[in-house]
Amino acid sequence: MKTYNFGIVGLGVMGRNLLLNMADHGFAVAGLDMDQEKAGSLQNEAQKDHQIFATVDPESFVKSLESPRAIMLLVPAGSAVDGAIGTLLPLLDEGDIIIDGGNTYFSDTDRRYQELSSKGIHFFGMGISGGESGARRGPSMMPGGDKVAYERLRPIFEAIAAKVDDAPCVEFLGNGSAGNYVKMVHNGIEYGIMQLIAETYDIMKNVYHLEHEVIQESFEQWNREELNSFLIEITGAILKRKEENTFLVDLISDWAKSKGTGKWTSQNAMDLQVPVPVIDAAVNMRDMSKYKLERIQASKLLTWQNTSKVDPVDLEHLKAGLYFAIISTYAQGLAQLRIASDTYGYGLNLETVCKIWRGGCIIRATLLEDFRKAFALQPDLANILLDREIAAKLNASQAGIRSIIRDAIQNGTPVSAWMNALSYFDSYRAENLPTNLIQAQRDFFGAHTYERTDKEGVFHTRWES
Ligand SMILES: NC(=O)C1=CN([C@@H]2O[C@H](COP(=O)(O)OP(=O)(O)OC[C@H]3O[C@@H](n4cnc5c(N)ncnc54)[C@H](OP(=O)(O)O)[C@@H]3O)[C@@H](O)[C@H]2O)C=CC1
Ligand SMILES: O=C(CO)[C@H](O)[C@H](O)COP(=O)(O)O
Repeated sequence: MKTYNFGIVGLGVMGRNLLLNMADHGFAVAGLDMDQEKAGSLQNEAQKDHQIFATVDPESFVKSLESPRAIMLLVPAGSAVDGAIGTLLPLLDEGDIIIDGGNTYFSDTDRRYQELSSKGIHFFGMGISGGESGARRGPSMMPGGDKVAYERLRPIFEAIAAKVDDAPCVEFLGNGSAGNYVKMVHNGIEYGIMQLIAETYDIMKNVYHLEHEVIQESFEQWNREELNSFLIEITGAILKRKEENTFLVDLISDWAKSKGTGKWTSQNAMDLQVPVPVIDAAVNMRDMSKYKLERIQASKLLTWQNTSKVDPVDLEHLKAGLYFAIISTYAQGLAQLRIASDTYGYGLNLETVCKIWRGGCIIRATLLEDFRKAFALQPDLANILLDREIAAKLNASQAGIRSIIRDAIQNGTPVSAWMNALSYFDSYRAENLPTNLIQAQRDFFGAHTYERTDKEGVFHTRWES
């Protein structure tokens, strides 16, 4: 009987494309889905030289795999993962490997690792990014946890990963749930950059009243320059698409869904006490977008008449402002990874993280090579804003962000991600913050005590006496 090198459970967007990618690279791959149509259509899609087997029967799926078996789950995060593990477990042998390739919450991975390792099954989480086309042609993959199991499968993952300068965009990242955690923060950064780009589009359209074609061409042009990145590239392509005589983007409703990874990033950043204000703003704005009916009501009641004239925009300023804001967003996400690594004992190397994010993933960008170099030179860098070269880029581009935000505010256009990108920079570079007053207030109403700048110790004042 023919045996297969690798198994994938869940033949939806990611599973189907990753399986075909593996088959393109000469691996024999078996797929399992609960839906006969998905299994059948995959079998039909196989090219002549592909070695593919797709089924809805868990038993024949498991039996088709060479031992020790390697099975990746690409099912929705949460109960579907537990359901798939529950189906497979009675059919597996000690030494088999299960990989969760989905957007799983990191602590679920820690729990599943404990449960499965006690049964002799290797288990690790590996975030995957790149969407449908990345999975098919070369994703970025973020494995962590069981290094022995990962090493056994490394040749398969390196073969199918995106490549930058011949280096595969997959590398073992660290202990425990490191792989899922890094993917979660990747998605938080993704949320932040998407919101910044959406606000930029709004600024161009509604603050400076630029023609749609000028906006579209600007994104295309910026993608050829220092802003080069996947999200800028697809924005140029999206803005080009017409349906009959109308730009498709103008026909799309303004409320956006989300699956939770951005919110998890913000929630966990709060737990770790790491400020990630652009990511928070992006989550807030997706939430705000859902209040459509209230927003329609409020638009009539809460008004602002802009009486001052906005000067024509300098597109170089706008580009510099967006560049500044995007760097600020990466800085926040990478700072969160640094603290999470210490807190959870992941042992992350941020140079490696930046290296495997340079290709294949949704937040790939030319800038990531700058960040990689910064961490290569200073592995303990607390924040990329403290790197001299990155600081110089920000210092040089901040005039742009300040003037654009001023115009947007004057116009009444909401730009919370842009504002938070700047405010992060201004607060991070502030030697003194007004938090001394907060210390005093806490002590006033709650006798919480305070520390002083002129002497050591903990103090309390009877403020009302
Ligand atoms: N789409 C994307 O761009 C990306 C997605 N991800 C993550 O990858 C994971 C998969 O996402 P995606 O491919 O988009 O999801 P899809 O919904 O497209 O596919 C999931 C598939 O899994 C099947 N399934 C669910 N439970 C089981 C089970 N117990 N046994 C066998 N098959 C099962 C579903 O079948 P049915 O439909 O019949 O229920 C469906 O075919 C998620 O965690 C997602 O967050 C990560 C990166 C990018
Ligand atoms: O992981 C991804 C990209 O990296 C997925 O596309 C994810 O679904 C995006 O998050 P959301 O659905 O919340 O926008």
